[in-house]
Amino acid sequence: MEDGKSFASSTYNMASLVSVEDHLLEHLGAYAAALQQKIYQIRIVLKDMDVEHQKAALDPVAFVSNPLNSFPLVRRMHHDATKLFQFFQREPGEEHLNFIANYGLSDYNQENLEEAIRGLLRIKETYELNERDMSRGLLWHKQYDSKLSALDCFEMAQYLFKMDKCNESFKWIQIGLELHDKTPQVLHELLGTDRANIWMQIGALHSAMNDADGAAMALKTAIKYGSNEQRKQAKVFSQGIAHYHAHLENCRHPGTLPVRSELKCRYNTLTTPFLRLAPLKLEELSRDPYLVLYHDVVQASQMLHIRQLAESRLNHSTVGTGQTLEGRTSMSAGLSRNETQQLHQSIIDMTGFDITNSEALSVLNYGMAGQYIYHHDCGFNEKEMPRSHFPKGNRLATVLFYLSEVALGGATSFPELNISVAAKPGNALLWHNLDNAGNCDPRSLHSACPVILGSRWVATKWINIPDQWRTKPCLREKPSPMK
Ligand SMILES: O=C(O)CCC(=O)C(=O)O
Ligand SMILES: [Fe+2]
Repeated sequence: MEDGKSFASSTYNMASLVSVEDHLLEHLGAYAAALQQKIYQIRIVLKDMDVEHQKAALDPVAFVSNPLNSFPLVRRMHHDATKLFQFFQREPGEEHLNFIANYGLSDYNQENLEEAIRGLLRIKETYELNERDMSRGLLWHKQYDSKLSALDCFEMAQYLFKMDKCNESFKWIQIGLELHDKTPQVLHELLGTDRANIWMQIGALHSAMNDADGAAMALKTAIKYGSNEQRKQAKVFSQGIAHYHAHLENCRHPGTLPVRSELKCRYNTLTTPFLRLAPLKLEELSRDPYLVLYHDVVQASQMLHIRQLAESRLNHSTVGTGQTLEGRTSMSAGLSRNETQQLHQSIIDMTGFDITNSEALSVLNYGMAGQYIYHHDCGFNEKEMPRSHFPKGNRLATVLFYLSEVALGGATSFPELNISVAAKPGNALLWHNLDNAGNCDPRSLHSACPVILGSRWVATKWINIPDQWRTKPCLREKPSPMK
């Protein structure tokens, strides 16, 4: 840290903060007085105008037919109103705000704050103090007048959360909640420490501690306390956490498949005439949304061929907007239809869809701990479907071929369905992303779990909706905008 900017490392430096606060309070007080003065002036103007206006409102025509009324009305409208409006537009106490803005508050930055927090934690550890005693002013058997506020405790909690010390963070946040009402509500609202926000933070803590139920409860409380906007935010957050934990469960238990009586294993002999000669082994995993696993679709020699074709062309996989990110750690290559005739035919046999104009097959190879965090292959609205990313329209269905043996990990997980499919070479997974109205089905959410051991190769074929009117004619209600 630059010399003279580290406040917590000397009491001399820290004492200067008191005089800074002095100045701030003085200017803030002056600013408040200026605002109050403006409100006072506005009220006087309002009152004065209202007296005349009330007289006029009784019978406007009679009122303006007297020139001693109409002349002042015109004057008020033309002259006074313009001047007054200019006055209203002026920011009162601007000089005080400027003073605060130019005071160099940026010197008191996060680094300083964290230095002070670490200091407090050092004292706590060295002298074996506990959070509650400290917050009440009890320092090593001596009681002092000073106490920590809810805001102080939340700050400690946030820092410890950032440091992955969830248990300790939890203790501070609990104390903060107990002290919550001692700080004015307005301050909490302005500083983002209102109860709804704090409960969202508690939800994040539970989630980080792998406690999905605790997180769900905390977010329910956040929803109870929240404004409309916060309620929406907490619901989205809650769903995100639920998906994340379902995804983790699925990854930890590859091969978690539903045990439902209506789901069958059978030979598909119907989708194309060719299947009467060479039926495909089909295992139904879900009927709504449609999700099936085809067994032994690709031969070992073909898998090898596809992998070899892709090897020299691998590029970092991207997500929607074209960036790469930790959520998608794989490399991919697009293969043309000519290069993938056999797979192409299998896709038609499995799905019955017309794939002439669908996006090219893409082959993916996952790296160390490679994963593709949960996502939808389809877009929910126009905004989510830029032409650059969805050049062929929305994605009706996905076919995923497993092209290599993965020794450990790397299942495909469907968090909304509690289904986890092990990556078995030669198999192909087929699911529908759009519902019968052509809308992206939220239940089609899926992910590739991190690979523990092995080189994971898959090929993805996205089947776009525009050509499927013959095979998928039952579209109804709210058609998707891209169709
Ligand atoms: O590799 C997987 O299991 C999933 C791949 C995937 O979701 C995709 O390419 O869209
Ligand atoms: Fe996907």
